Amino acid sequence: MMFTTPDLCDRYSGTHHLQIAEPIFRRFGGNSAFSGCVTTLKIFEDNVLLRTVLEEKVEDRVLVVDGGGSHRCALLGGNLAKLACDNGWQGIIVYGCIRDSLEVNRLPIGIRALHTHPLQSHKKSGGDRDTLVTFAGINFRTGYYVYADEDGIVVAEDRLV
Ligand SMILES: O=C([O-])CC(=O)C(=O)O
Repeated sequence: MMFTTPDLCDRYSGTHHLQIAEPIFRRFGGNSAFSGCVTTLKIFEDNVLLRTVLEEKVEDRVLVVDGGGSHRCALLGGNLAKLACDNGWQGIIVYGCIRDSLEVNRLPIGIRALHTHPLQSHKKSGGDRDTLVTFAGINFRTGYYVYADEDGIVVAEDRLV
């Protein structure tokens, strides 16, 4: 699928309830651009539910993880990123940190995260799936469409391209 986020902004800003993310993310993963239908997840310093969701085989989906912006551990590393690739996830946007960034950068998936952190998260299994999550100035809902490239991230209620 061919798109650029500047083109999408030029074409759709003010329509389709287009939302444009604040530029707070770093890019990881081998694919610098990705898009797909959103699945939301809200977790905090605990990634058991993240693994459960990434174990599902999907098509054309991007996982949006509200990790509360924590800079105290990593929610995702090489193993989970590999699992996501194998199961068809196009991308993962993490409002939080990841680790194993060199390994993650070799995988054919798009990742956005705030930072890297070397420590793994807790394993308690808390969190919520498919709820409204809000970060970077965007309200994300399961079923919305997200488009990310080297210039930014935009979200619409419907598929744009
Ligand atoms: O297992 C974890 O907590 C995260 C991780 O390091 C990985 O995905 O490789």
